[in-house]
Amino acid sequence: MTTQATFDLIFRNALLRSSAAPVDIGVKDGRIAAIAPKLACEAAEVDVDGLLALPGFVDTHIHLDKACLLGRCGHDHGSVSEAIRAVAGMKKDFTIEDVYARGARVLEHAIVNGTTRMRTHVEIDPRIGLRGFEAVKALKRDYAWAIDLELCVFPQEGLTNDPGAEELLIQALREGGEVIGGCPYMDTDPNAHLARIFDLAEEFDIDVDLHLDFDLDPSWWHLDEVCRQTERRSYGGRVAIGHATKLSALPPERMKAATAQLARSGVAVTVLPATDLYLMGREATHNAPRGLTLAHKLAGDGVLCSVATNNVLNPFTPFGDASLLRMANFYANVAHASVRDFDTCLDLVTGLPARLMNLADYGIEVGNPADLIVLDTKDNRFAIAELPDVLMGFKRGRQTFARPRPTLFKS
Ligand SMILES: Nc1ccnc(=O)[nH]1
Repeated sequence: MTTQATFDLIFRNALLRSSAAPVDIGVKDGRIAAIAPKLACEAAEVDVDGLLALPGFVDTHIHLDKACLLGRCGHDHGSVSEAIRAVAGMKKDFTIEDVYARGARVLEHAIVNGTTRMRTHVEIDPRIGLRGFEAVKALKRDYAWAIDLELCVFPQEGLTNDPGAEELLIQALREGGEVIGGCPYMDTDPNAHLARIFDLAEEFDIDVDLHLDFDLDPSWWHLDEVCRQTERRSYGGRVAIGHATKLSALPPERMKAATAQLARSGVAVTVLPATDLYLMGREATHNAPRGLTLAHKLAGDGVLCSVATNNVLNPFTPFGDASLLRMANFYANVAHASVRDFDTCLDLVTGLPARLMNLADYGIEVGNPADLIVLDTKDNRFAIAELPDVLMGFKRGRQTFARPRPTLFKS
């Protein structure tokens, strides 16, 4: 008589963020079946050797469709409108194959840098039609072995001012769009833009993730309208705003009020440090303002926040390898995070974005998918500071990559 093995795989001696000592993690049918010291098992084993295991990074905001454009466009962009114009001029020539190849390059970077869940924002408008969307749908299917990709479709060039955009957006929502985005500051009628996006969100019963603003003038903004729509439609917990750079320019009293407003209405904030720092404040001759909203402070005051990638190697951000650990380190540096904030900075690319995306099954917990990455550190407090290599990754218990530890040739 054969007895059924309790586990298919055991991770031996994995250090968790919350654990004082390494533990074993038993996997059965792609899910975590047990977490305990010294699990007995006759199945395959992976020796984690006391290194830090995380459930993978969660990227809430990345543009796969317009990534990797350096070399095709001019290289002297300075503002967000110049970057938008540069890409708008190119995208009529994007083919499905081209978007797929550029997106695949970024996805593969993201996978080997430890991202296991990702929301990509996909431009839908008459210039690109649904070609970008078709390409990312294919990427979602072809890379499902390593990463769960969620598709947020949005009208980058505006909605009420861009004839044909709404019909295409609706078609994308019928054909696999999972979240709806928006860009009110690109519209001649930002409030009508927001109202329409929220109408469609309700109609399709999906979450909203907006590009909110991109300047440092707090004398006008769309934040009040976003919160108002969210509350009116009981959409708290289902709405996120990206960039939100105006928040960085608020004096303390107004910031306090805005923080309370965001927390009360259940609107989450995604900060995109690479793009915000690259495009903001360029017109200044000295003492340049940076336009970076402080996500760790907002998170401490009860606003759901994430830090994400946004753009990679394009006119919005001519840098990037889609590493969220590096992004969190970068954020912590420029946002004046103190050592006591480092834990929150790691939360900003793991558990908090998982909540923002309403992922019910994220985390190294019994019952969840065995999504796990191993970082080359035995210290579960300072991964952000130390920037360890991500040595291996697993998706639903299956290994997705391995990276060798460096060898030193000491003399
Ligand atoms: N509207 C935008 C602002 C910043 N980055 C983008 O990709 N799009």
